Parts: sequence; structure tokens; C-alpha cells
Amino acid sequence: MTQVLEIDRLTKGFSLHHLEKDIPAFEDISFGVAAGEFVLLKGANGAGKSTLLRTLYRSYLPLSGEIRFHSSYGLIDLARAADVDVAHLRRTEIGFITQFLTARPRVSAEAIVAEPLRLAGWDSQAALDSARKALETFGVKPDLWAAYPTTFSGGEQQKVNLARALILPQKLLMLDEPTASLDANARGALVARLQELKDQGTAMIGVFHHPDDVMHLIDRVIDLTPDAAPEEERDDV
Ligand SMILES: Nc1ncnc2c1ncn2[C@@H]1O[C@H](COP(=O)(O)OP(=O)(O)OP(=O)(O)O)[C@@H](O)[C@H]1O
Repeated sequence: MTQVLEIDRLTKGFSLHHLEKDIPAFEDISFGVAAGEFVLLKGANGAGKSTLLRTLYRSYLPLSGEIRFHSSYGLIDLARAADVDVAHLRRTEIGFITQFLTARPRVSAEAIVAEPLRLAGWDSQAALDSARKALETFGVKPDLWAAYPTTFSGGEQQKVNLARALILPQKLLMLDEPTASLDANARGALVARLQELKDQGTAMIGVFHHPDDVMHLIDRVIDLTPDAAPEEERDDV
């Protein structure tokens, strides 16, 4: 299998200056993810799952360790890459889905979803048509497509978020509780899309409080609870 990501002895903690204290988030984590592989992160509250995803996405810098990403430009250590290179990879090869949409004032749902396609050079009408299809797939009512998501319900915003984040295949996709506020139909649409992306070779690392939704996609489980066995077979989810 083609390797996409190699995480090597990664450690992250936070300095709480007002308490003059260091809080460890995770320590010495090593694992790899291959194309088409789906890795579930598990662990108790506070075990460091979200922090690990954010560190891999380079929202946080690790304290030590390497994050070797096999980009289409060659191998790059995301722990040390320049911000400009990280920003480019985020637009083209690395996706991150959280449960929250960053809605912008006076930008319609369909424009938000079409934007990655337009940035990738698609013609505006084709991008819009495809965005509407994605909104429909996730169950956003047609009346809302031209409306501004700033006023949408939590679940509606999450559907717009997913439609946008999953509209183009990525090489690496991180998912942080993407099903949190979704109804059953949207959860089904999400899982179907993740299966498609997996079949196309997207490597995925996800945190799901209800992993039953994605059970059949999971190849491996990494438990971040300190002293847990580092890797488990999928039967142990
Ligand atoms: N920005 C931050 N500043 C300081 N400490 C932080 C910060 N983010 C996370 N932490 C701490 O790092 C540890 C790991 O937090 P994290 O949110 O990654 O855990 P988690 O496994 O995702 O938890 P949950 O299951 O509750 O979502 C916690 O002790 C948390 O308090």
C-alpha cells in the first residue's frame, strides 16, 4: 500500500503561563496511514484526540517529532514546513472536518460549497451545479441553497460544512466528530461519501464518539489513552 503519512514520536503539550504549568496532550505517538486506510482515534476525554488532529493539520506546532506527508510534490515534514506550503497543501491535498462551519457574512451556502471547485479552476456554472448536488445529497433544502448559513441551524450548518469539505477528494482527510449534530439521513450521506473517498485512495484519520456509524470503514484503531496498546485490530473498536 502507498504510504501517505508517517507520524514519528510526536509529542504535544500546552504551557499554561498563568499557572506556570505545562499540560501534556499526547506523547511519543508513532503510526502511519496508507492510501485508502481509515484510522479511528479513540481515548478518554482529554486524551489528546482533537489536539493530535489539529497538530497533523498544523493548527498547532508539536513540541517534538515528525509528521512526514507524502505530498504530490514529494515528502514534506508538516511539523517543520513553512506556513505558505502548509496553506497550499490545505487547499489541495489535506482536508480537516470539524463539527463547526466557519460561515461568512453574505456568502450563500451554494457559494461556500462551490468555492473549492472554483479555486481548483472549475467553470463557475459547473461548480455551482456540483455544489447544489452536494447540498442535496446532504439534505439541505433547496430553499436554503442561496441563503446565508450564518442563520442556519447547527445541523444545517454542519451539512454545508460537509458538502464543502468533501466535494473534492483529498489525499489526507482528518475528521473531528463530523457526525455530532447530524440527522440519520445526513449521517448516511456522510458515510457513503467517506466510502467513495476511501475507494479512491483518501487516507483518513477520524474521531467519532459513535464509531458504529463508520464501523465498516475502520481499518485500524489508535488508542491515545496513556499506557494503552498503541494499535488494535478493528474488532476491538
Ligand atoms: N488550547 C489549549 N490550551 C491548553 N490546553 C489545551 C488546549 N487544547 C487542549 N488542551 C488540553 O490538552 C488535553 C487534550 O485535549 P483534547 O481536546 O485534545 O482531548 P480529546 O481527546 O479530544 O478530548 P474529548 O474527548 O473530551 O474531546 C486536555 O487536557 C486539554 O485540557
